[in-house]
Amino acid sequence: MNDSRILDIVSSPADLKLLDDEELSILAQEIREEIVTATSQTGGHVASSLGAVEIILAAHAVLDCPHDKLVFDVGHQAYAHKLVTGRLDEFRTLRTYGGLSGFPKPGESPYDVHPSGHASDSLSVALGLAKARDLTGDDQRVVAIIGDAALSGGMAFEALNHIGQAQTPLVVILNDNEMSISRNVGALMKHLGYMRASTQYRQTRDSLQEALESSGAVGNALANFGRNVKESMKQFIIPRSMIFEQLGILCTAPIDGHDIKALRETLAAVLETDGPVLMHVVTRKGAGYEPAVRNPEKFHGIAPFDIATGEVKKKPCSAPSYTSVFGRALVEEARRDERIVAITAAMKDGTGLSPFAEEFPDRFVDAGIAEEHAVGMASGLAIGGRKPVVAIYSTFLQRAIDQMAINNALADLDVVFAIDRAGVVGEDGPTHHGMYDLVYTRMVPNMRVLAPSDEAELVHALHTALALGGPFAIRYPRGAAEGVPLPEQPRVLEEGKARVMREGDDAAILAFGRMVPRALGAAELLAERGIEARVVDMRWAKPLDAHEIARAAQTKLLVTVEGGVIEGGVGEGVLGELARQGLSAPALTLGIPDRFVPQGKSDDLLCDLGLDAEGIAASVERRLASSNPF
Ligand SMILES: Cc1ncc(C[n+]2csc(CCOP(=O)(O)OP(=O)(O)O)c2C)c(N)n1
Ligand SMILES: CC(=O)[C@@H](O)[C@H](O)COP(=O)(O)O
Ligand SMILES: [Mg+2]
Repeated sequence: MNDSRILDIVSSPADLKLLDDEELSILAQEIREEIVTATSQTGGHVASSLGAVEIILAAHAVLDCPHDKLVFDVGHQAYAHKLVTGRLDEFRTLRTYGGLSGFPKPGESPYDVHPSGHASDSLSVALGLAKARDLTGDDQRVVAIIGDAALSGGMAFEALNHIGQAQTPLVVILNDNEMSISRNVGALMKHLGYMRASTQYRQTRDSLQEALESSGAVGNALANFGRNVKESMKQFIIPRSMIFEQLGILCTAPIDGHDIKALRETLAAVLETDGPVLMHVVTRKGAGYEPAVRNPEKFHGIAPFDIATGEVKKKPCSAPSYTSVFGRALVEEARRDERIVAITAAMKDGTGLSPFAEEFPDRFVDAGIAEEHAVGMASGLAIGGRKPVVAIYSTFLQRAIDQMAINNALADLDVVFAIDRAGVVGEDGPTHHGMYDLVYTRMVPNMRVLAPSDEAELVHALHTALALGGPFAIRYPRGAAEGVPLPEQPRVLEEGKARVMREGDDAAILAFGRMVPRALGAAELLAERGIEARVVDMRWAKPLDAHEIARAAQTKLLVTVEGGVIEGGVGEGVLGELARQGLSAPALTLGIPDRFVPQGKSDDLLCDLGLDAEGIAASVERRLASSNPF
C-alpha cells in the first residue's frame, strides 16, 4: 500500500467534503488504480466502474449519505462507492466467496440502498424512497445513477412516466457512455446522441457558459436553477425537443462526466429544485485504463487479467462453453432454415449470438435491456411465420414470465427460449444465479423443457426444439461444457424419453442437466461403499419420463438432483408424477434449498449446496442408512 494515498485516509463520504476539486481528481486516479489492481485478481465490472468514478465522488461530496440516498442501477459501476464508504480494506475480496459483493448490498453497508444487479429498477426504487420521505415529512435527498442502456429498459420508462407525474424532488444522473455491454441500441440512444451533438445543444451550452462566466461563478448561476425560475433557465439548459422535459422532468445539458467540479456544482444546484431533474452526464466507459477504453465490451465484465496487456489470464480448459456451442449450433440451424430469427436483450456476446449476428444481420435482433419486450416481440415474429429463438439468461428471463406464458405459450407459438446461465453462475452472486427457471418454465402450459447434460445434448436439444415446434425452453449453465465430442448431425430427441447412464438397484438418481455428470460421480463413490445406484439423465424436465420415474420407485430410494430451487422445482414434479401413477417410494429431492445462494466459484457453491458428487453420494448414503430398519 502506498502511504501517501488520499484514498487511505477516506473512511467515509464525509471526508470527501474536506477535499478540493484537485484533491478529488487525485483521489479519482487512485481509485482507478485500486479498481484495476483488485479486479485484475478477482475479475469484475471494470469498464463501467472506471467510467463512473467522478460521478460517484461528486455525488458523495455533495450528498450526506447514508441519510441521503444514492441509488445505483445494476450496481456494476459502484466500485468507487464501495471504496469511499469504508470498504477499502476488503476491496480485494471483491466477488469472492465471503468477500465484498460486486454490487451494492444492504447487508454489507448502510450506504447500499438496495440489492441491485438487475437493470432498470433504480428509478422505481428512488421514487419509492422519495415518496416515503414525503410521507414521513423527512428531508432526505434522493439521487439515482442510471446508465444510458438501463434507462431504455421498460421498468425505467415506467418509472419516468410516474416521476414526471409525481413532481417530487428527485435527481436522476444519467450516465451516458453510448454503451450497453455492447454498443447501445435503440431510438432513445439516438436521441441522447442528438442531445450531445446537436448544434442547438452546442449553442445553448455556449450561451450557458457565457451566462455563467459573466455571473462570475458556476455555482452562483446554477443556484438559481430552482423550479420558480425553471422556465427562464431551461432555455439555456435544454433543447426544447428533449423527451424528459416533455414528461415533466427538468433536464440539464450534457455535462462532462469526468469533470468533478462541473459535476459537483451542477448536482448541488439541481438538488435545490423542487421537482425531478435529470442530469445528463457524458462519460467514457473504461476511462483511465487504456485497454478498457479501447475495448469496453471486453472489460464490461472480465475475468482476472494482466494489467500491462489487458489480456485475460486464461485457465487451461479443453471444453468450449455451453454458450459458444449453442451459438454455433444456432448458426448451423439458421443456415438450414431461413425462418430462424435470433433475439437477445442486450447480451449478444454473453448469449453466444455474435457469430449469428455477423452471418445473419437481418435475422438478428438486439432488443436492448428489455426482456419483456424481447419475449413479446418473439410472439409477433412467430405469428408472422418466423421461428424466433430468444436467448436470455435465466435470471433476466424472470422479467418476462408473463410474456412467455400469455404472449407465447397460450397461443402455442413456435418460440424457443434458450435459457443461458441456468443454475449457479458464480461470482455475480444471488441476483444472477439462475435458480428459478425450472419452476417458471415447467409451470407454463404448452411449454416443453429440455435440460441438456452436455454440449452434444445441447446441440440435439436445439434441433429438437426447432423441429417439434411450440413453446420450448432449453436450459444450460454458465461456463465450460463437459468436453464430449459434438455430433456430426443433430437429431430429434424422443419426447419425454430419458436416457439411463448407469444401472443399479439400490437407489435411482434422476438427474437434470449439469447435475448428470455429478450424479454419475456420486454413483461411483456409492459403488465403492457397496451401494449400486442407477443414474438417469432425465433430459426432459417437461414432459417427464413417467416410465423411468416408476422404475425408480422400485429401488430403495428415488433421488432427484437439479441445479435450481427445490421448492416447486422439477424434483417435486417427479414426486407429483409418482403420485399421479398411484405409486409411492422413499424419496430425496436435492437442489437449492429455500435460501438465496451467495457469490463464489460455482464449483465451491455447488459443493456447499451438497450438489457435487461427494455431496450427492453423502446425502444418498445418509438417507439409505436412516431408512434401513436393520
Ligand atoms: C434485467 C437485466 N438485463 C440484463 C442485464 C445485464 N446487464 C448488466 S449491465 C448491462 C449494460 C448496462 O449498460 P448501462 O446501463 O448503459 O451501463 P454502463 O455499463 O454503460 O455503465 C447489461 C445488459 C442486467 N443486469 N439486468
Ligand atoms: C452486470 C451484469 O448483469 C452482467 O454484466 C453480468 O455480470 C454478466 O454475466 P456473465 O459474466 O455471466 O456474462
Ligand atoms: Mg452505458
